[in-house]
Amino acid sequence: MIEVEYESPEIDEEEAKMQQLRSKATELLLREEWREAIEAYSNLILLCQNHLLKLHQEKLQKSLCLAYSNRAEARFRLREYAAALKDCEEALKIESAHFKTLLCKGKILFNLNRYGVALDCFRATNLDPQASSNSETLNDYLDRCKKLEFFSRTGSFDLSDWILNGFRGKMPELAEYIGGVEIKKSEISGRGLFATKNIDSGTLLLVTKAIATERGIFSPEDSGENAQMLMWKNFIHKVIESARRCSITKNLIRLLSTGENENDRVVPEIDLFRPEAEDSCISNHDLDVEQLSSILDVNSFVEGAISGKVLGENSRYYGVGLWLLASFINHSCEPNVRRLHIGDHLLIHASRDIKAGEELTFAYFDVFQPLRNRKDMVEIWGFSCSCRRCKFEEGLCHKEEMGEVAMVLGKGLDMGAFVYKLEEVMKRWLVRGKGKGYLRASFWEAYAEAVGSERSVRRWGRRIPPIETLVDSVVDAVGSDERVVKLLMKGLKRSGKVGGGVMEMERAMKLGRGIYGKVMKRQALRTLLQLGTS
Ligand SMILES: C[S@@+](CC[C@H](N)C(=O)[O-])C[C@H]1O[C@@H](n2cnc3c(N)ncnc32)[C@H](O)[C@@H]1O
Repeated sequence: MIEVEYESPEIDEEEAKMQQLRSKATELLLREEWREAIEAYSNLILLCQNHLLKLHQEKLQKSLCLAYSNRAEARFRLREYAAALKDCEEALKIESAHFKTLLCKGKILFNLNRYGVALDCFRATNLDPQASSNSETLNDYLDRCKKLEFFSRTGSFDLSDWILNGFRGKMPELAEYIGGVEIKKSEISGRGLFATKNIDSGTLLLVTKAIATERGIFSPEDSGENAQMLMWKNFIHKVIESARRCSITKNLIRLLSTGENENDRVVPEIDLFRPEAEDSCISNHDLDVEQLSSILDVNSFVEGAISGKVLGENSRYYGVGLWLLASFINHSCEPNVRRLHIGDHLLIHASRDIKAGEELTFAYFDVFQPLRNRKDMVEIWGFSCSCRRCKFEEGLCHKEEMGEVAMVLGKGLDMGAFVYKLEEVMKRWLVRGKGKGYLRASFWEAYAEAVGSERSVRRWGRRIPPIETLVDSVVDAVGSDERVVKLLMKGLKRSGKVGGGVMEMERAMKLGRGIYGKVMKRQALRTLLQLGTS
């Protein structure tokens, strides 16, 4: 909404100059030429300030207030939020209840995810008589703001209806949320994210909005290096733009690891990452592109995770993004959290029960593979993994029998034979508890084929583990996964229990919560399970 002033009949030369500038600025604003409008309003503000001590003081004050307010609007449109907020403050110093400025300030704060203070602005705006002519916009902002303020305080929201609607219609509007987590020094490497209390599987821990994302749908022809390079270049450019627009973002990006000397890095307070945090103003220098590339190399995540695809994405879809707080989560081959991508938001939830003080870890890559393949993957990431699972498996890999087991697998014959051999070897080595789950997850494909095939089950009988035993041990060791649920559902179908066996269905739903988080309506979780396993 643009407020226009009318000329007085007796204008002197200086006022005429101001009037001319004012008309030009208004016109530029109406034409949505934001940069030019900002320049014109900057000149007008200077002129107003120079003449403020002369005649028509009140009128000049009003002009100045309006010029600040309109410049704020133009800056808001260019997403230069910090500068726009400063302009709002200047305008409100002159007229504390200026309708247009309060509305603009509310919109800026809303876009900065500062819902509580944005709500105060919208409520104050609502008291103004002008509000009635803008009631639709204002009510829309008020409603969204109330909803998102509640989300960001409680982390309580539900995707059920969107899922049940086949992911059609408007994507659910999400707010940033920080649950019971803190940043601390990690024994894995550098800093990590830790649970501050006991957490149940499926509990939402974090919702964070991307600083920038770059997305594309690759056709088979253009999925080569060039397309990826171009995406990466665009992505870096977008991050630089976000950092340029907001010094808080820039300073937070600087806190992220470059992969070098991680153990010497400061451990930032988690409160710095809350939307309402003030700029700690570590440095005003621009981000060095080389440093930024290293930061993005280490911290950006690809969205093409299975979960991302399930939630309404195209299978050839590829997206990369930077999510600040999630960048403090280290990798483990026995992870305890999972991520979901919804729009620009990244949702992190517990994939199993977590104890207070435990470090949160997720899998940077598929961990349902043998140690050798995982080692290749961490090498690409530039570190070596020393999680309990890797150490355990490293301790076994020099054993002679392990070579024999691998040979059976290498022959690619009957997976039942391989599973039988490995189970026998584990018995001989007295491998128990999580150890069994680690190895079974490492050779998941072979296990899934053996216990999932009726022929194989008939042939090998009790010499290979039943589906439920396999599923429980793998989930206990490395957490839930779509493939595990798929196998479980296959087993349920085979035994005619789908929809019937309450205990079995409960087990599948629990695994589903570990994969997708707590979806309120059971039918919605069922839909996700069906989609994820089809
Ligand atoms: C996204 S950051 C994780 C947070 C990081 N530790 C920090 O202090 O900022 C990724 C980097 O953390 C380190 N890292 C993550 N998981 C690791 C692991 N399992 N073992 C060793 N280093 C790991 C690696 O240096 C990796 O490049």
